[in-house]
Amino acid sequence: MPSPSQLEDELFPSTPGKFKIERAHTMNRQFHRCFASTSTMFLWALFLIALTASYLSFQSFVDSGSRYFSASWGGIQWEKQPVSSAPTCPWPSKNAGDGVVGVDNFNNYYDPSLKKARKNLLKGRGIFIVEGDINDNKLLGKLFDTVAFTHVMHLAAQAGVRYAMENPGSYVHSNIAGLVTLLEVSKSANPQPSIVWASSSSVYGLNDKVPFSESDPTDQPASLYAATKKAGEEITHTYNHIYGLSITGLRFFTVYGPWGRPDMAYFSFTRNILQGKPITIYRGKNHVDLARDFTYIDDIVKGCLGSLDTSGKSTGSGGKKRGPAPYRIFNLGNTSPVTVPTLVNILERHLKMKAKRNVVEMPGNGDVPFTHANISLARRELGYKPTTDLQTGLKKFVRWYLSYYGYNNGKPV
Ligand SMILES: O=C(O)[C@H]1O[C@H](OP(=O)(O)OP(=O)(O)OC[C@H]2O[C@@H](n3ccc(=O)[nH]c3=O)[C@H](O)[C@@H]2O)[C@H](O)[C@@H](O)[C@@H]1O
Repeated sequence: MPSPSQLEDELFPSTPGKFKIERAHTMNRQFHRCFASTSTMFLWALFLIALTASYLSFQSFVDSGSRYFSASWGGIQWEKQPVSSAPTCPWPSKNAGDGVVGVDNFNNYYDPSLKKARKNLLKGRGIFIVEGDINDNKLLGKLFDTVAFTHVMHLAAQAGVRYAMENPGSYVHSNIAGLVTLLEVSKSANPQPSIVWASSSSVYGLNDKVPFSESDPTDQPASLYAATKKAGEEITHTYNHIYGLSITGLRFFTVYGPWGRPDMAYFSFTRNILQGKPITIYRGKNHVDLARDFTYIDDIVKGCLGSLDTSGKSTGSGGKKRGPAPYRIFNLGNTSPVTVPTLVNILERHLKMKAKRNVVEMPGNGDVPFTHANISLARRELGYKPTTDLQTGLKKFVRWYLSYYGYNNGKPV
């Protein structure tokens, strides 16, 4: 007989396996709006994105996983938690704040202890995070039965551009199957929530017209990750068209900051520099540096709040469309691309340490040479106005990193 863990490995081969610290639970969050002001979210980094929204989900990949993973939810006592996390409150009212419930699968794509630390921060603010999966339609249905969510902020995804070559199935599972499960539950809910969700700047792929505008073609994705995000834009369109779901897709541009993702370059470079390990810097053809429109988390959070506040209502009920509903797509970038070597220079300055640079030609791994957002549409419709440059944002990130991982004067304490 296989052990439960062997069984799980056979059943769920798409499980990301970078960290073996904990079992590979799927990761979602859903939030009913519960926010007093943007400033209260400041130091919460990527996790903040979740807080800004009514209902949010992160990555997932275990289909019908409820048999194995859902034992931790259900029952009268359990139901009190989402209800008290998302109490009925006036909306839209930024002063009153809104209730939030999160869903997170705490999978091991990157260190789950960082995810647990974020969860604990939220718990301290009275926010309940369910350990569960967006592919688990029973769990999602139960949450909607328990709380009448008005908004869903869907950030659940298998993220990362290059990891798609290692584990393609996890992208299909989270970014396509998980998205469809969430939309199915949302379209059947009464009232239907408005959906705001995370697309990606990577949908612009090999587009070389700069800056990237929402009306530019997005039919040349360079990675499977980008292709699944592009598919998400099409899939959400059909749910808008058929069922009257209000949809807002946000194309995030390389989001960074405190509490961010350790798989991203700014984070892993910081770790390696502090540990005296080399970093690999990719360079484009003809020795051209790669560049990204790095966008600070607090600016993104404001864009998410603006999206929720202007999302407009879904029109359907009982799974039937009653009229046209909004379908919107926005770039959320910083509008000032910075090269990767410049990013490293800034980190060196803040860390007061030199990086051991290993510069190699960009492998054919799904990367694109540069990104650059045109944000006119978001500025006009959402009041979106990024205010943090990379120098300032990385300073805040480094301060957080040193404190979170326990460094003093560049040395572990
Ligand atoms: O905004 C986006 O659309 C995407 O931004 C990031 O993707 P990426 O821009 O590739 O961010 P990083 O993985 O942090 O890479 C940033 C830059 O550093 C470079 N890099 C990365 C890793 C490395 O070891 N060396 C290196 O030079 C990459 O080529 C890229 O130019 C996120 O990882 C995606 O989830 C997100 O969808």
